Amino acid sequence: MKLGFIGAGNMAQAIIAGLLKAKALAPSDIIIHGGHPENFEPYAARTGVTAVASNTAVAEAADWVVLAVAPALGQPVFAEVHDTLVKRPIPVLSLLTGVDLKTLAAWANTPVPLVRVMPNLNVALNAGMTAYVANEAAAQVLPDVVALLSRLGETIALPEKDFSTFVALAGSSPAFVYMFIDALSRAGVKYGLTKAAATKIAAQAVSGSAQMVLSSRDSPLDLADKVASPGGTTVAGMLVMEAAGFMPAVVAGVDATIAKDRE
Ligand SMILES: NC(=O)C1=CN([C@@H]2O[C@H](COP(=O)(O)OP(=O)(O)OC[C@H]3O[C@@H](n4cnc5c(N)ncnc54)[C@H](O)[C@@H]3O)[C@@H](O)[C@H]2O)C=CC1
Ligand SMILES: O=C(O)[C@@H]1CCC=N1
Repeated sequence: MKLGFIGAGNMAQAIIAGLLKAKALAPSDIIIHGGHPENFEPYAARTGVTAVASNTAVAEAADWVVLAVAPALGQPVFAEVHDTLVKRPIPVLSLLTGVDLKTLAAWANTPVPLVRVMPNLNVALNAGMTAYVANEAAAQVLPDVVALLSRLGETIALPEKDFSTFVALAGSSPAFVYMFIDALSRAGVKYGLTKAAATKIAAQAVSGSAQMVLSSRDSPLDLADKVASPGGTTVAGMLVMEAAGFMPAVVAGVDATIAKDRE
């Protein structure tokens, strides 16, 4: 199976890292092209994947192609590979935020299996959260696509109407969590820890807390109640965080993320 990537930036590289780590594909199964040869050619040399000279060359050599460019480049890229897709209508897996299947089909301008895929950066560690939805033409290939995506972490089939929400809760949220970890560790620095020690402490606490939520029947706030001893340190901190607008700030950030995705 040859998997082609049009666009070789952060998300393409995260997916490739996860697939190689899981041994789902070998480097020789992966073909890439990006906008900046000075970036993707050394990357290919480093990882053993195959760099080719054009998007058309990716579409010609691949069995499936992952569209991993900025959303604004989707239409011109489809125009570029149009003739190749007419000759060989291979499945296209689109990572583009805010671009629905109907728009992708219009841009493709030829019948082609389309899967809208929304991963997050954690696919690089096989700990991703990936949503997908497919058009009718992709019905046959979809189980194989989902099997491959499952090698990158958890997957969920979602209707298109929920994709913007998913982008906020999973696609973009690693950045929000990194902000929280940085805020926590910066507070540790305020009290004399080195940044390196504070970051490790904060990140491990967040990682363990997420694992606890995933493995417990308790809700996150039930778990918080188990942490907050009566008259103790935790409840003192929680109340001040809430008074400073913690939950409204997170929800307002999600609102803004969804609004941007729907622009
Ligand atoms: N970074 C993330 O965490 C996530 C990104 N996405 C989506 O994935 C897509 C890619 O995002 P990133 O990798 O973060 O962006 P990026 O900016 O890191 O990568 C974009 C890639 O496209 C390449 N490119 C530019 N012009 C091109 C052209 N004409 N032909 C082929 N390649 C071209 C660039 O050289 C670069 O390799 C976007 O649509 C984004 O919405 C989706 C979920 C999460
Ligand atoms: O920031 C972005 O637009 C992309 C989509 C989700 C994560 N990164």
